[in-house]
Amino acid sequence: MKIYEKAPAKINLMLDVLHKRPDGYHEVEMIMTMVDLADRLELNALPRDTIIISSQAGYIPLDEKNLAFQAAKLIKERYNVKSGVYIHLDKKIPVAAGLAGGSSDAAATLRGLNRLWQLDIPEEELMDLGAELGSDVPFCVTGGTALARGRGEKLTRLPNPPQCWVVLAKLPINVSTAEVYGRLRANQLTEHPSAKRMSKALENRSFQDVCGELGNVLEGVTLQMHPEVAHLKDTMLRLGADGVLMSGSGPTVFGLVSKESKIPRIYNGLRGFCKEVYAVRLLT
Ligand SMILES: C[C@@](CO)(OP(=O)(O)O)[C@H](O)COP(=O)(O)OP(=O)(O)OC[C@H]1O[C@@H](n2ccc(N)nc2=O)[C@H](O)[C@@H]1O
Ligand SMILES: Nc1ncnc2c1ncn2[C@@H]1O[C@H](COP(=O)(O)OP(=O)(O)O)[C@@H](O)[C@H]1O
Repeated sequence: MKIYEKAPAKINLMLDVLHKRPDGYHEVEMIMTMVDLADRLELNALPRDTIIISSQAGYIPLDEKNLAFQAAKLIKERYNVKSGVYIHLDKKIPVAAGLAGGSSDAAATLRGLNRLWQLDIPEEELMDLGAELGSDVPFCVTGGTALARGRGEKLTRLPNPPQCWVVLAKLPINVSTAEVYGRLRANQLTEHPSAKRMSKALENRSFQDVCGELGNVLEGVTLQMHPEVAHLKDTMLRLGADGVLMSGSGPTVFGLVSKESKIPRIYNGLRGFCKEVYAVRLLT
């Protein structure tokens, strides 16, 4: 038997860090939503007790380090499944980009194996399993739009943003999430984006207010390490995006755009100096 799962990328509409916790993680308040840029997973049942991962992408680990492998191992052990699975990852989401590609693959693996092995695990339980794999995995299990607290695993559902275009651009820079959090001095932050105001903007379905409330305290760290990301943000705004922000720990920058007629100018303008540019819709 063979099944398919879609693993979409996320963007952070706002990301605030409250403080560093004794366990080394950071207490966050962030609002995330999904975009229509997705990896595709093909899951094939195997009669023998093994997990095999393959991908067309040459630059991700295919062993125990792959988050899809870790998700399959976790669910197999926890539910005492004796058969195996062969998972092919068709990667479309840029890697280590602040778009949660690996987390979304892990979440899609949990959802997919729940179906393939007919385990009937409730979504809440899949999210708890996801939290063992990474802070962003519980959100990727449910998708939609949500406020995330704790280290990212405590979720409150929110209305989706008004439909718009999302232009994503990633410079050829690798950013480690652990390093960005590690360099952040949470107690020295002077400005904080507001989860409350962004939630209100979403409730009011105001595209303008959503653009006005975009904010991410990790930008300060990543932009200091890579000033070219600030240049990319400025360029996207100059080309006509309505609101621009770095997603997660970066380095991907996204622009929200309400008018489709603006897209060719922004897309072509960015492609002039950035190879990885995507114009997609929100997943609403
Ligand atoms: C920054 C965000 C924003 O959505 O996304 P990305 O940029 O990775 O996409 C997330 O907080 C990333 O979530 P995720 O990538 O799942 O992080 P994890 O694997 O749990 O943790 C990686 C490392 O980041 C740090 N970390 C992560 C989450 C958190 N709330 N505080 C932290 O300090 C820890 O050092 C941890 O070892
Ligand atoms: N299925 C996967 N897809 C992408 N990266 C993966 C996967 N499994 C493990 N990784 C590793 O996870 C790290 C973070 O990747 P990713 O989830 O794409 O980034 P981010 O946390 O910035 O959103 C990379 O260094 C990559 O090698």
